[in-house]
Amino acid sequence: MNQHHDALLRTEGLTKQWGGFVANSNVSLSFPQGARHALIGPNGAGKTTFINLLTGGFLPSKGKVFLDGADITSMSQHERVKRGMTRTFQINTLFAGLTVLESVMLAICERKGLQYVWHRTVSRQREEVSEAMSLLAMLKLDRDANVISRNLPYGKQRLVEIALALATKPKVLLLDEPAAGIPQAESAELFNVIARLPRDVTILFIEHDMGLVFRFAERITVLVAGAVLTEGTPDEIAADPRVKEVYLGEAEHA
Ligand SMILES: Nc1ncnc2c1ncn2[C@@H]1O[C@H](COP(=O)(O)OP(=O)(O)OP(=O)(O)O)[C@@H](O)[C@H]1O
Repeated sequence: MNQHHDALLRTEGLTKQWGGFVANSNVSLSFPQGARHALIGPNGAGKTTFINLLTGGFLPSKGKVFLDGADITSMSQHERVKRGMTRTFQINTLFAGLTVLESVMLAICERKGLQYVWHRTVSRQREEVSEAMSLLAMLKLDRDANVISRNLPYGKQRLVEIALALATKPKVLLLDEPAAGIPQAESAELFNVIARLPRDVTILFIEHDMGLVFRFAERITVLVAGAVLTEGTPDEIAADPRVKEVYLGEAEHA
């Protein structure tokens, strides 16, 4: 049987065009449960467009998206989150001024359809506080629980964003350049934490730092001009002359 039937997340001929410009062209990919999958490609290749088609940020011009067997192509972003597909949120816009724990509590209460009552947190919402604290421990943020998120170093702010995404209990976590804009030392630590996330969370990520991609990804898809150039293990991708050519071409332009 076809491996596609085992996929947790799968796209079929996904295409997005604006006028005559094709940003994603017939992209058919599948991601099994537990995948650690990187999407790479030169600037403008269509990586972020693809993530937006998965989350419902954009509707495709053609093609379909399946999550856990269900056709989610035209579902709302909110419905997709409820069904288990989440991307990271930006804390600086969403939860400015809140502590790490308060932010995660809000996200957990939102998932459970509960109202978050600030001054009664500990007595009334023991279960949620305990869920929040174990999430923070998993991300090594437990010591920062009472710090205002925006006062944390950038690497840790990214971890808070991941904590907020994980609070929705996703099956699939989408990370769009998690290490962008943070110092190298912090990005290595960020990926060390991501690498220890449990396998019941499937991870698809976009990352420009090839060192991080090759250290962390177990499969890599290369997009060029909106289409899939190739997909394989890190060794296969590293040895593929077409991939080298794409990146060398880009370097020459720059
Ligand atoms: N809303 C839009 N309307 C028109 N064109 C768009 C829109 N969004 C993206 N594009 C175009 O689609 C192309 C692909 O963009 P996308 O952001 O998906 O690429 P990317 O691979 O994520 O690039 P980068 O690595 O630079 O982030 C770009 O040329 C971009 O200008």
